[in-house]
Amino acid sequence: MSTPSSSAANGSAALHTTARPRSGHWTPPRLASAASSRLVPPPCRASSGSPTPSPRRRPTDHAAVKLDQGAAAPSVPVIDVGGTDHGAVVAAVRRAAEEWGAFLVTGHGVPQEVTSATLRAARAFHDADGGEGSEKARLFSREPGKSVWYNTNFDFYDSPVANWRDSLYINMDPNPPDPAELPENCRDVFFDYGKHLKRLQETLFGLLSEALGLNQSYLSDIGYNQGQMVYCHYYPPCPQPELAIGMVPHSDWGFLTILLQNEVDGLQVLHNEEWVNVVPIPGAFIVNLGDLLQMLSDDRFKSCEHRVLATSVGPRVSIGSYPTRWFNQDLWPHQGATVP
Ligand SMILES: O=C(O)CCC(=O)C(=O)O
Ligand SMILES: [Fe+2]
Repeated sequence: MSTPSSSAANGSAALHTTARPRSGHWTPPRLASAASSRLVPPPCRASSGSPTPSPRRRPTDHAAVKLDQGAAAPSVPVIDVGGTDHGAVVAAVRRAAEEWGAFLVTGHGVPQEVTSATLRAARAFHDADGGEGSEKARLFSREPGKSVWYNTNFDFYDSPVANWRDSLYINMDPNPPDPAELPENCRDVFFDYGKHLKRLQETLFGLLSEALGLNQSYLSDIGYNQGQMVYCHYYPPCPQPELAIGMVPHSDWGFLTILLQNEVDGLQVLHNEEWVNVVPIPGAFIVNLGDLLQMLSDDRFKSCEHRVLATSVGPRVSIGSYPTRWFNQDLWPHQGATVP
């Protein structure tokens, strides 16, 4: 059984694992380790101060990697999911899922005004002050399981290397938060974004079902497309990037994560044992397949290992959305999944 890593990459704990899933019966992870609740909040915002080295904070190999890989580096596949040749789109998804476990999506139908407004709102929330009486102070928590929460340096006291990142989490579905719980500038924008992302998720589940040789509605019919968590990460410019990391290497627990990001580099995926930059394409989404899809496909599709480097430029803003239905049920590899 895969167990949640205590050094999970993300403040939403237990959503990520560095372990590969094994085929066979799997028990859903539990939310929220209580251990984190004893921590006292450090100063708001990762950007305050610098990642001063200490015996607990050693630079590691992941911090030493450069973003500049040159033109010859392989690149993450880009798939126009609105393409008219449906068979070709399914084949491209199958290839990307098998070889990379990640791909960029264009032609997705989410309006550019929606993606821009969402990135703008997320950035404005994070750019704002975190002092007493602020939205950040109201939402700060190290206890995942709330509808909306914010944290900074979530594993500040445990991690061997500083995670140079602040994050806002919103549990959108099945129990959407009261709009008043969200930061004021994010309310309408995020509910609208969540709806668009649900539709894109549905499209991707259809393509992935077909890519597995299953009926197009298979993954949605069995309910894997339900539930939705949206998070907004903010990676401020880091004065000493060689001493920090944006997000440690990990794979995502769930079926898939759909990521929107601004124009700042930093995300890398592991491909053939090499870290490859995901070069941002304005308006495109990045799709990372997760451990459960790897397991469901009997290891045919890859759960993609990825990480985010800390950089001296920024801020980098990314917004992820993923289905959460799998928290509540036992899952096993689908015997009928046959990749043609
Ligand atoms: O910020 C990113 O691009 C990646 C975020 C991520 O991998 C995660 O939240 O699991
Ligand atoms: Fe991730």
